[in-house]
Amino acid sequence: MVKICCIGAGYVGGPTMAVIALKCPSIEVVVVDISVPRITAWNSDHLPIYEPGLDEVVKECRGKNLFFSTEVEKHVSEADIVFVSVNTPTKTQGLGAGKAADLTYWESAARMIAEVSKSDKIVVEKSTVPVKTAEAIEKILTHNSKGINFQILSNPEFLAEGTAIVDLFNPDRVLIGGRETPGGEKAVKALKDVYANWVPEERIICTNLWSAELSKLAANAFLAQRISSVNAMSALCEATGADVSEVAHAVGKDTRIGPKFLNASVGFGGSCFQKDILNLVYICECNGLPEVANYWKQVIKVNDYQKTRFVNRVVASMFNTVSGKKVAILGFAFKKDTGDTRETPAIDVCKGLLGDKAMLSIYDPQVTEDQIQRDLAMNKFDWDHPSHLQPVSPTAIKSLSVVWDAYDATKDAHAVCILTEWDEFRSLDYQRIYDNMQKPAFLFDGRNVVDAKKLREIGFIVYSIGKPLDQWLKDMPAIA
Ligand SMILES: NC(=O)C1=CN([C@@H]2O[C@H](COP(=O)(O)OP(=O)(O)OC[C@H]3O[C@@H](n4cnc5c(N)ncnc54)[C@H](O)[C@@H]3O)[C@@H](O)[C@H]2O)C=CC1
Ligand SMILES: O=C(O)[C@H]1O[C@H](OP(=O)(O)OP(=O)(O)OC[C@H]2O[C@@H](n3ccc(=O)[nH]c3=O)[C@H](O)[C@@H]2O)[C@H](O)[C@@H](O)[C@@H]1O
Repeated sequence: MVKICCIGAGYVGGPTMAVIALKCPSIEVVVVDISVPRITAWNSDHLPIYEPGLDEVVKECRGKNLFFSTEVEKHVSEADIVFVSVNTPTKTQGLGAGKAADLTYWESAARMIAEVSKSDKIVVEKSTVPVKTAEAIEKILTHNSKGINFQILSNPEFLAEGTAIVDLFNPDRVLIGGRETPGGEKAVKALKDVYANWVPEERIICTNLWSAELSKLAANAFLAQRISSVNAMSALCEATGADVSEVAHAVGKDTRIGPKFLNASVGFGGSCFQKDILNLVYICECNGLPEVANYWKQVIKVNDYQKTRFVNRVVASMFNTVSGKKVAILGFAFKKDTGDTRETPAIDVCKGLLGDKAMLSIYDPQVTEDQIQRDLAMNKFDWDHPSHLQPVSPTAIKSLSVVWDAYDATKDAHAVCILTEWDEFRSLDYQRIYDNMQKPAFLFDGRNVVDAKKLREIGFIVYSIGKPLDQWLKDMPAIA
């Protein structure tokens, strides 16, 4: 029986390994992590991450050919294929701080693999890493190998949160990069055979190592660039009276451009887009390509601009101050159908409003108060470290409350900000919300989920990203 061990039981390691176990009953899959609470949760009825369809997959295989364990070394030493899916945060200190990937966790995993291995292994980069990381990993493994043969493969993951299971069941492509040597090709084939259990052969792309590593960074950069492009257009739409949804629809009808991923928003979030682009920027700079670096940097700059623009719009519309005013925040997760808050635009928007002394009342169907307090207390980039290393928020921020209902959040509020596109926000009783708010009642829709026309009829002053502005908003221009 082939044995797979995955180091890192997070958003990627957990779901990908659960799907491999489901689709390959003859393979034993063990997911290991240094975080005891995470592994305990994976072994319980309350999985550590919320992902539609994940519970069913885990329940089907757990205890049969899928196991979660903290016995990292034991399972690594027994495995034929070791996936490494640990954090690759942005460095916060030293050379490349604020841009370069911090490979501390990766390096420690590689050293541990070298130390405990007694048989040949295929080591698979599942984490997103800078191009050429495999070379460094190879050096660590071969210099400590005691005669054991290690083959390094790059097999980046393209799943998106909220649709992870669907994406894994039916991926657009699986990418495997390996050395162009007989040993490397044999390893590529072994991994290809795993995926071939359910992925059509033509969707399994095999490349050299560096193409695979770089393709992952490139794919995320292209995706984020689309959002920054449409968000940049949203600012121009507001200035001119064009409607960003109409523009995106018209542009996306061109089959060369395509309709997906063109929704204007308060800004993109999530654990990877910003981190991976910063990483790409750093690699370009290191390779003497400042023009290319600056090109990609602009994607992040526009994203930051979009979040600042939103906060400024809120404050400017409300007579240039939100001091002491209750502002309801609907949605804190970085997108719907996930409880993940990593790099969510809600953090910057909430920090901006708190900076203007607003009193926030936050509701998100999947995010806990503890998480929100942690997020708002944490320094930039600190979140991407194993949770037991994360600083616990020393004192709770007093000017915010977290509630479990949108009606509670909006009661007596001066304004509502919608920051995540949860489906339930489309069908709230906005008449009831309006009746219970201070007047004038403002609604700032950072995700274009509400019917602005209907809300205006109720009496709201409505701001929707990239849509023609109310007279009120035109009279109160925001300086970005
Ligand atoms: N979240 C996502 O949707 C995607 C993430 N990725 C990439 O996958 C990698 C992992 O991301 P996530 O799963 O989101 O991170 P995560 O933070 O959810 O999970 C990483 C896990 O690795 C564990 N870990 C760290 N060092 C370890 C060690 N030495 N031994 C054992 N366990 C260790 C941590 O405790 C943590 O549970 C990152 O490189 C990320 O860029 C790629 C595609 C999608
Ligand atoms: O490497 C990763 O981590 C993953 O990053 C993204 O996945 P994810 O961040 O989970 O979610 P997306 O659906 O890409 O959304 C990212 C952010 O962009 C925002 N977004 C997305 C689409 C859009 O049209 N507009 C928009 O503002 C979302 O609300 C969210 O905040 C990519 O889509 C995945 O392919 C990739 O594997």
